[in-house]
Amino acid sequence: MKDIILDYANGFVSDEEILRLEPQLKTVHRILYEGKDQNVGWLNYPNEYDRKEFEMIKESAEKVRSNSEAFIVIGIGGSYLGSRAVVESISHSFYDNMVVKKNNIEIYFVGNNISGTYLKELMDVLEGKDISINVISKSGTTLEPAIAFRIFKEYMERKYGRKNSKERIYITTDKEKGVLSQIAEEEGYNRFTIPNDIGGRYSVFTPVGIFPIAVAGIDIDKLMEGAQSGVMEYSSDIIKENISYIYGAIRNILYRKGKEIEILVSYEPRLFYLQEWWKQLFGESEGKDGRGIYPSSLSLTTDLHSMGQLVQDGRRNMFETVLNVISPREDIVIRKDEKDLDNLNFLAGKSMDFVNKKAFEGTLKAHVDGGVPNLIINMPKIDEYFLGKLMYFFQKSCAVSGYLLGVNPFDQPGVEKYKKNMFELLRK
Ligand SMILES: O=P(O)(O)OC[C@H]1O[C@H](O)[C@H](O)[C@@H](O)[C@@H]1O
Repeated sequence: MKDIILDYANGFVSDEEILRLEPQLKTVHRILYEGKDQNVGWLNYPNEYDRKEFEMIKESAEKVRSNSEAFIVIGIGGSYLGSRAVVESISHSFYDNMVVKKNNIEIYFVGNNISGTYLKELMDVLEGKDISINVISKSGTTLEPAIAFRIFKEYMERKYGRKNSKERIYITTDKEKGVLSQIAEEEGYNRFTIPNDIGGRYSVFTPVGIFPIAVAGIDIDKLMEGAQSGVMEYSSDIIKENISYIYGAIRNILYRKGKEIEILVSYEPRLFYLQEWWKQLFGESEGKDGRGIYPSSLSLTTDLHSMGQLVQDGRRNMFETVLNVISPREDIVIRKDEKDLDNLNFLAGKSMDFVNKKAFEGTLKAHVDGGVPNLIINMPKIDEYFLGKLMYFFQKSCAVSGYLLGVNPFDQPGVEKYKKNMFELLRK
């Protein structure tokens, strides 16, 4: 298999139902491409991005890798989930954040909670190490990263002195809006820009995602190549030719049939943060005006032993979307054991991936028999190219799905409610 393929044979939705949505999809397509909405800069960004800034990002990433043992990414929501998704999907599972051993840099994500314990314990780990930091905030005013940055700014100044710390602090924010932009200006920090017309959850291909990903030693050219291929392939308004529109349409049809929960399922633990990124993308884009599918995720087969019962037998208000990776990065063959005390010789000669795939096929059949529609997104392998393409695929489907639902997929007015209460309690 050479490409990302959507298989909806078990989706409980017919081709006729999908095609019936074609007129609405064509309207949505027009709205997107006519750029009536101010927030569609991400649509063509993988083709139009600023090449000069991209090269600067690569140079800065090289510099960080040469002068730092650890890199601290400060951001929350769309300002960290995309880079974390890519970094964790590509990197080694056990070199504890040490992405690809040869690059030997530890990447830590902070400013995504308000736990003092978390930050204090990170500082324990950083003891004696050279570090650089990247603060990412589009608004420049989000409390979690702002607190973490205040603490790390002081930490850096104590460690390196005010002047030398400037060399190690990178700011990614709006061109001029927000206090972070003012701080960057005032202090003369290195800075990258988040385009005005791209919202946080659609920003993984901008410097928001690209800089930390590059520091992790991951090939950002390939990531962009994958995204470019997505731009081209998912741009047709003929629904049969465009799997991102088909996925958006199926979600809408299933939602109208009472399937209010979507579970993004993976059999590769390294995709955990990709699932988290996906949840923000769809949750914030669609959950408004009393509407929206609840995006959730399961890591299998792990969660079959905890949540499998609910999926198999619980309320029939959910559907699954399985991320099926065709070729794993690594595999292990199970050997024959002479004594066979564990009775596992029936697996002798089989690889773990073979068993994993059988678990997937068995689960698929069980859940489908149990009344849970299953969509499968087959991806050839997890690498930069296919991650770029997959993430673009989801962004496009999400915008389409949101418009079909009749909501604005680019705002998040509801998020302000808790902030208002919190700031009142804090007497801001
Ligand atoms: O990048 P920032 O402006 O700091 O925003 C970070 C995140 O927090 C906000 O509250 C929004 O709900 C998210 O959409 C956003 O991605």
